[in-house]
Amino acid sequence: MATPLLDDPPVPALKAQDPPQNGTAVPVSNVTPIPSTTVFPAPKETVTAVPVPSHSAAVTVLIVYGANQEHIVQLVAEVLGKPWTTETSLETLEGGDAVVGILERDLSRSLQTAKRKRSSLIVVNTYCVENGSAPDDTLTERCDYEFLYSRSPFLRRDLSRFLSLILGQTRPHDDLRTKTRTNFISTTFPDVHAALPNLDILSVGSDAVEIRVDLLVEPAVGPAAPVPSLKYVGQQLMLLRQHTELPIIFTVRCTRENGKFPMDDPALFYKYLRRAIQWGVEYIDVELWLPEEIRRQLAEKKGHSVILSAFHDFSGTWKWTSEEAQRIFTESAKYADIVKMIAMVHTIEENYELEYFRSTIKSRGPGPLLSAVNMGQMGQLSRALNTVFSPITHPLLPMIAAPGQLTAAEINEALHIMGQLPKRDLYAIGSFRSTPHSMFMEKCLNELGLPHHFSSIDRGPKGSVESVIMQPQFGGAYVNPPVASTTSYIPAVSDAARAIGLVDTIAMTSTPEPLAKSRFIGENAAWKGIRATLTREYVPSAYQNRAAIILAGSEADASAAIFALRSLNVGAIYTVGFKASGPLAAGLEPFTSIQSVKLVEQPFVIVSALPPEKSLLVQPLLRHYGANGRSSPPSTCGKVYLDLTSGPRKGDPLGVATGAGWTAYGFEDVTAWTTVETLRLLVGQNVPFDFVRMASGRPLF
Ligand SMILES: O=C1C[C@@](O)(C(=O)O)C[C@@H](O)[C@@H]1O
Repeated sequence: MATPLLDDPPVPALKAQDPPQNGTAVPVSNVTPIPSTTVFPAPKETVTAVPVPSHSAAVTVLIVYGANQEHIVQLVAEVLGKPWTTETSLETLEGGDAVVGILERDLSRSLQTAKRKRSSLIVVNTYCVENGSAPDDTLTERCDYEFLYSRSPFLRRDLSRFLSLILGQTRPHDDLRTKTRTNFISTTFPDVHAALPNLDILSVGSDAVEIRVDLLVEPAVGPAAPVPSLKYVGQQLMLLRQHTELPIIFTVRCTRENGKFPMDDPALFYKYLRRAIQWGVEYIDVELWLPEEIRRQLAEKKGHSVILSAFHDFSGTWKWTSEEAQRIFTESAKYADIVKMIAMVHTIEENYELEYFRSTIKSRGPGPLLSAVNMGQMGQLSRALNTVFSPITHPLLPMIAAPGQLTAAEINEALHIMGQLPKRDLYAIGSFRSTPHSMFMEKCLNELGLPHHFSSIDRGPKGSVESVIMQPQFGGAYVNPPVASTTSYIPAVSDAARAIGLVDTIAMTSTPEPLAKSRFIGENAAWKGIRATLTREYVPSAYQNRAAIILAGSEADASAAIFALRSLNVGAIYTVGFKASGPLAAGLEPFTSIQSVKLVEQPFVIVSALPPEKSLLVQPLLRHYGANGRSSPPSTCGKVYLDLTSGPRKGDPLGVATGAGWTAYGFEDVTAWTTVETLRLLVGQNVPFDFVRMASGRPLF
């Protein structure tokens, strides 16, 4: 980290009840200073680890902002659901679970005299890049993180994603590391603008997007610079992040490994990669040839970013069976969460050798994941067999990032031919024949090169679904409307589906028979769609201990929302229109009369799952609890309205909510997120939200 802003206070200014940092933050005194080495001119910094607060830790987020940019402090506070204030000096800084803004120039002045440091303080430099300028390097280096922004419709969403990551509240890698197969698309654009029109389709089948920083070409008036400036890279990254919800992999590839970054100055790599951590990038690619001091420092300061170590061998003489291969893995594993090893090969046998190498690494037991593929046409087999972060390309990219790269569809086709991905019959089971939604599903299967067959069937008379499920080719289904989780023909259900009481997806289990209790498991995708919608513009902890109101015609209509809200640790949940008795009923408080409305504190979130003909009943509540000022202190009234009513409705609850200052989301958003989850469950592939939303237009499907 940067020069410490403040030393530990002699008398803590934080509240006495502040919880410790859950063991994750490294106290400054525990960090060994990095010795200078002759190989690598160590970056001129005092070494401290980036504070890694736990989900619920009370942290003060210090927002450094530029002149006339105070609104960003308020926005951060809203997204975090915390109170905010501004200070003109660090000396007077009170601790506590709050957002504090400080003008850039006040901070600089204050730094000359400030002497204290708190580990529960996170310092975020914010900078509006609209006029093409860049933040002051020295200031950035003194902060823990930096948020670059422009006033676009994506600002709030981008901010929420950034804050969720740096505070460790969303950990995309936790999901991805357990997925059976993961891919990332290696974009090769000199300018991210060129990628934007096709980004949705480009990233179908990808779990992450790689930005090849070394391939970016900064527009230059004079002779082209050898590397794109940090200013340009920051703007490009911001642009990419605004246009994809997928995690980003930040790669600076050197000339020896098929990239463009010169290798004479390792400190330059450090500077870019360190900055990527400060920008809250999810994955950082750190090349193994870099001096150990650099790799170690990056690992120490990675915060919640994940480190992919990268090693490429282009010699054509690489041997996966050599001791060198084992040594490279061991060395890479020292500072990495994922070890990437890639070699140019000329024979098919070298793919078998790689598979053997993979098995030896697996047999070592716990350790970083291995992502290993061969380059060149002969190495393509290994690209299909690798399951961890396989680099993929797409016909719409200007060039492939490495020889022999395949598309997601080509990998799936290859797996199918090799018998690794048998054709399955997938179904939409419901009270309909063919819907635009199932046509969309078919389109996704095509785009992904999957061999499966998709059809829509009516739920029909009793017993008809069972007969479909029992067929040997049956490979999964989504069920709309959902069925009870106790349905006899679904012998195993997930914990979420059991608690919610409903199954909307029947997915194949990954455990092979006869070990698995059943070939299939009943899942609930809807609650994940609801949670993803709720956390798009607010970090998860913004919901913690806040009141919620749910309106619905029945408990079944409300249960996925209750489960999603509970996963966000909301406080009291008040119910209107139904009485709950299922597994989620405990702690729900029914609204019985108009008196209840008076008693309830300001709710942070209202969800309506009312039937269409009753949909307007939520409007008086939306008006009553409408935003009464978004300023702070003392109030932190960011409020979310989620409308789960589908079909032709009475009134305009979304319009009323927006007019009354709520952040409002409709059924279409939730359905799109739910579709993303359904596809993950059914075919194990990622189809990004933006693609689903784009393909569906409005109304959805
Ligand atoms: O490391 C890798 C893998 C890669 O080199 C490949 O072989 O596909 C492509 C690069 O963009 C990426 O950073």
